[in-house]
Amino acid sequence: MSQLLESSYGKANVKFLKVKKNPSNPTEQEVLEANVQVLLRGGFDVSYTKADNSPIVPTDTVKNTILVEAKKTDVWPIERFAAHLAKHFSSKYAHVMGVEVNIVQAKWSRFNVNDAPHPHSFKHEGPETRRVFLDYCKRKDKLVVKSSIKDLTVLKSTGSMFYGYNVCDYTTLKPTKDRILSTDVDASWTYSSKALSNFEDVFKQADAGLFDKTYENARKVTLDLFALENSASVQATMYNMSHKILELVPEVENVTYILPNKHYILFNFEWKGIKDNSELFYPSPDPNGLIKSTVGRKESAKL
Ligand SMILES: O=c1[nH]c(=O)c2[nH]c(=O)[nH]c2[nH]1
Repeated sequence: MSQLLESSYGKANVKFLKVKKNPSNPTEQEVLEANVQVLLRGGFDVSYTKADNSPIVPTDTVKNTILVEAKKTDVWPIERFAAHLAKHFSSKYAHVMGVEVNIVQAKWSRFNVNDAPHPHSFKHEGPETRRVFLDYCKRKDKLVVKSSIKDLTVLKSTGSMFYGYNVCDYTTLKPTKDRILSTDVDASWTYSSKALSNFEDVFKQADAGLFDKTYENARKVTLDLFALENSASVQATMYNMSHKILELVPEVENVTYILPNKHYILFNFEWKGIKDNSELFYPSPDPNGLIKSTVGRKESAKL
């Protein structure tokens, strides 16, 4: 009568902070704080359909594995650790046919003391995170690696326009050549399967610095274009950002932005006899615009 169509299980919110000490100067350190989720797929159907627990690798074991492997192996960058975990679970258990790993890295930045970066003191940079989603399918031997920046909140007080849009009998919005633009950036980029065709490619590229370089490029492009462009719309600006990232990093196959348009609305003082209506805004918590796009390469330009 019924059949199991899809299933996966594992542990979520497995958190750790790892310290890396410079061997020649042990008080010079780096930290990585992570929130890890690992989900397993494969020969687990009987645990759902027949109450047979025998194939289940307990989620508690998944949690222990994440923490033991975080201690034993290099977790920098998070893409390397995601690949390490997926390789571990898919090779250790014959019946694990797929692994999905999500890692969220908190943003701890070294701060200056006496005009120099302190060797082991860090400032938490708010809700902004660096993330990786990795999915491995054993049957197809297919690896997907998608990295992202999330919750990078930005605002510009001028240099943003929105006019020339469709006007109909439902339109009340006034066109503007000067507005506030603010968003919580969610930018993600998927690496091409040619660049990362297996786990060894991920480990090699991690050593070569591809993941850190791409993250730095994506963050810089996002901030630079946000600030420098006289934005025609959220749509046009996010396309330009995506285009620039694709231009800078040949190993990236496509770039996705998900941007809320966090409206700040001019308060109308005309009723008070105040003519200059250009400085005082109120944040409109909802509704907000929500604009999404994925930009890829034209067939002829693929790596
Ligand atoms: O950049 C924008 N894109 C829109 O699609 C839109 N719609 C809207 O009301 N304001 C804006 N701004």
